[in-house]
Amino acid sequence: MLEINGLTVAYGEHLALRNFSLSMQEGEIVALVGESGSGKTTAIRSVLGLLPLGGAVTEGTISFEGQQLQGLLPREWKSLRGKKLSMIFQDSGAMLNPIRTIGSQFCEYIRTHSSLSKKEAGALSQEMLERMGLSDPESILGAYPFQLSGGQRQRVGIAMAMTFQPKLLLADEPTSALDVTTQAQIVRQMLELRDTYGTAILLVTHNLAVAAYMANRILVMRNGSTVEQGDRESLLRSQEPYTRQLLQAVPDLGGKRYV
Ligand SMILES: Nc1ncnc2c1ncn2[C@@H]1O[C@H](COP(=O)(O)OP(=O)(O)OP(=O)(O)O)[C@@H](O)[C@H]1O
Repeated sequence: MLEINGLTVAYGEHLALRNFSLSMQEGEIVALVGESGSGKTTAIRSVLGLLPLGGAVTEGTISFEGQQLQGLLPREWKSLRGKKLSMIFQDSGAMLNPIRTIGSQFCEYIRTHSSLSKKEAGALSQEMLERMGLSDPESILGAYPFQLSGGQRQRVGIAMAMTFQPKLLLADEPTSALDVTTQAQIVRQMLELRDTYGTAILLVTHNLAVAAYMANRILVMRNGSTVEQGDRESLLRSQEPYTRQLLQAVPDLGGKRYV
């Protein structure tokens, strides 16, 4: 479904990603882990065609459902992003407009990507918030972003990203800004959504416990290169010093240790 081959990305002279390859199947969860600056965010931003200014793919190819993503026209991106391909960030609050209610932004998002009426969009946004385990969706829809907790805002972001049942969700540190209990709940809800919709998830995280709990496969990254990859068990047995170092730094997830 997603095929990345020999991707190299540079910011000026600096190579942020070197010869990166990844192949993902439908419904699969792959985690990119590694220290700060190892190129994780650069990898998923490349898939979304949203590298920061100054960043450029210098080599390699990315294809999604058989379609080459490099060189897509803006209108082609528009029909992919938000629908088949969506993204959530560390703090969904940052992408919400602070002076508009959640409901009006959610409805606008739905109507930008579909031909649903206002009423239908309102009903769909409420349904999605319920799916994310938000107990009082009506009051969330009437609230402004600052009136919500970090965990609630993050659930809103995930609900929005999942509205059109994307084939692939790109998740950049989706739980890092949250306390451990909320992290564990959100991780479980993301897994439920994957089971319901069959969405594949490419997850970027510092947290090897989150990666081990969620992912079918983990890629360990350092200085823009993939150091090794494997499932949870094989990484636990890894003799690679950098992976062992990451394992030793693993925090708890909701009071439990998963690695
Ligand atoms: N806009 C930019 N301009 C110049 N260099 C950048 C830019 N964004 C990232 N880089 C560099 O590219 C490299 C990879 O960064 P990237 O953000 O992909 O790493 P990361 O593994 O996601 O780190 P973090 O966990 O801190 O988000 C780093 O050396 C970083 O300094």
